[in-house]
Amino acid sequence: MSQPLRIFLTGSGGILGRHVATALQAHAPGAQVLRNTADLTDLAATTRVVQRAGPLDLVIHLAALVPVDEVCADPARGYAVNAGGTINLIAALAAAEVGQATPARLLHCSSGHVYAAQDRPISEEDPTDPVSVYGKTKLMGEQAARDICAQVGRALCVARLFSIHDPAQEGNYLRPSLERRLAKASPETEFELYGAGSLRDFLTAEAAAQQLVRLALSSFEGVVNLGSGRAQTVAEFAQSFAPFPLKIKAMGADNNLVPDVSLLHDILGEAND
Ligand SMILES: C[C@H]1O[C@H](OP(=O)(O)OP(=O)(O)OC[C@H]2O[C@@H](n3cnc4c(=O)[nH]c(N)nc43)[C@H](O)[C@@H]2O)[C@@H](O)[C@@H](O)C1=O
Repeated sequence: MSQPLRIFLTGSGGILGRHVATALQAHAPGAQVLRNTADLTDLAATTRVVQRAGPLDLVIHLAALVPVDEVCADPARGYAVNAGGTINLIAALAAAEVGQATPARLLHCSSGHVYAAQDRPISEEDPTDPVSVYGKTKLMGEQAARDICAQVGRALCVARLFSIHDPAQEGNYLRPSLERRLAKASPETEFELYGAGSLRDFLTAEAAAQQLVRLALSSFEGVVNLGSGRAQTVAEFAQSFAPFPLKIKAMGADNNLVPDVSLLHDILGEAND
């Protein structure tokens, strides 16, 4: 009888992490899921936790400093967690795997914010030129992961998530910010909205977690975009949560970040529309 799959999960306490843990139960029944408890910016602590986890088949790395605003407000911490934490995790894995025949596969969760904004769906070959400091920290994490994994022949899949939302999100994420403002808005008053015309691909965290887990359990190596394949403006997204037609007043500049998801569909065996 084959051994159960041993999966190490970082960021399991976050919104995406909770959905990923649930999706793993459905897609990898019988797998042993070991949750990271270390602060990834602390290499010694991370190494201890990874050593204690024992031999691993798959690592799903979600832990990151989010949302965009928080990283822009504290770039040092953003780089420490999103780039440094990724480097520490892979270094800890390498230290724990001494004598192990095959290094664990790594699913590294990145972001559509690593790309330059485009007025058409963005494919994995399109240039990276982050639209935010947050995107820069995620790009640095990806680049480090690629080089460090290549050195030991670790299978690496980089999943670039675009715009995820969830009813449990709090703080400065777009959805809770809109919900707070909409609770006080009235049909007569203008609703000021930054980036109202910006196109995004809005995916629920639950749907994103399903895609992530199916990708993690596949053998695909390289970079792949995640998304629904449907573009919506920030204004349309705001309207979808409003109980009345909004008088939206567009503020600031727009940028479009919409993924081409044909590679994802090919990997998951889904039809491209
Ligand atoms: C996967 C990906 O998911 C997220 O990326 P995103 O959806 O691009 O999120 P964003 O925060 O850049 O905003 C989207 C748009 O909405 C406009 N906007 C208006 N009013 C508010 C507002 O009140 N809050 C926010 N956050 N945005 C607002 C804002 O100007 C922009 O045009 C991140 O969690 C990121 O961590 C990540 O990796």
